[in-house]
Amino acid sequence: MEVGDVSTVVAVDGPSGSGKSSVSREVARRLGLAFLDTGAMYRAATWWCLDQGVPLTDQVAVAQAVRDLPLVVGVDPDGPTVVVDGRDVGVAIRTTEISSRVSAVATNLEARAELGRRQRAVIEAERTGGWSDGRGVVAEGRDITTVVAPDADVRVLLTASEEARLARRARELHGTADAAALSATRDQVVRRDADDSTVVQFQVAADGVVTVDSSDLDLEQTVEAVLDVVERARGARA
Ligand SMILES: Nc1ncnc2c1ncn2[C@@H]1O[C@H](COP(=O)(O)OP(=O)(O)O)[C@@H](O)[C@H]1O
Ligand SMILES: Nc1ccn([C@H]2C[C@H](O)[C@@H](COP(=O)(O)OP(=O)(O)O)O2)c(=O)n1
Repeated sequence: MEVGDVSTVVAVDGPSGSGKSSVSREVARRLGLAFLDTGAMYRAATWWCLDQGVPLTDQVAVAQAVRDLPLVVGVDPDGPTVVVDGRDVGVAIRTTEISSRVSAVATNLEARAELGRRQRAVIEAERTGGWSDGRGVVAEGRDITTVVAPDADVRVLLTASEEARLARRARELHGTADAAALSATRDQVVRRDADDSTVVQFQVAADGVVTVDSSDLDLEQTVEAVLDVVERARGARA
């Protein structure tokens, strides 16, 4: 059998706090697949623009900065890395400042085209070789099932109620989901998704995309639900 015949590309999209990153990473780990966090690439691009003094309001300059972005992403699910111009920015891209400004890059269509090209290149490298030796990749974001890898073997839309997503993010960032923490988190979840939704559709499953609603599932149950979808798709291909 050719390597390509056993390769599996899993695409996962969904809104902020639905569990895309944690669930996709664990699914990749259990299946021995690479893990591609495409949101980290948008965050790295935003960090780079700020580092280079590129005003995020200048769409032409942002697009040029993203084309020049010296970005290397590591796809080992046990330790994914994001390196820009030789600097490990894995922590720096998770700050509230980046979270509150990343939509400026995510809504720039030329920046999307450039990052989409790079994401397709990583997926193709993992489908045929790369870190996973051709076993494949779990790629997660907002437009992976629809634009970046619409031909993925498995396509999942991971959803959760706004209430559940806000509470998860509040706990992650503030250690509690009390009223103050929920209100401090709202911009990062609700406003950002509203802004991002103007250029990419990730609230409703496209044709052929399986919806997994994690509102009433814990992390382990959500991982198992996605693994089930992968197993069913693999069974159908066999
Ligand atoms: N099904 C779930 N049940 C409870 N907590 C979850 C679940 N999925 C994710 N989480 C937690 O919610 C937070 C946000 O998850 P994350 O994977 O970053 O979401 P996303 O990538 O969709 O924004 C993390 O702290 C994660 O551990
Ligand atoms: N494929 C993708 C991935 C992320 N984005 C955008 C949407 C988000 O505002 C940023 C950051 O994505 P990320 O997945 O890290 O966001 P979360 O904090 O997990 O909600 O990038 C996108 O437009 N397309």
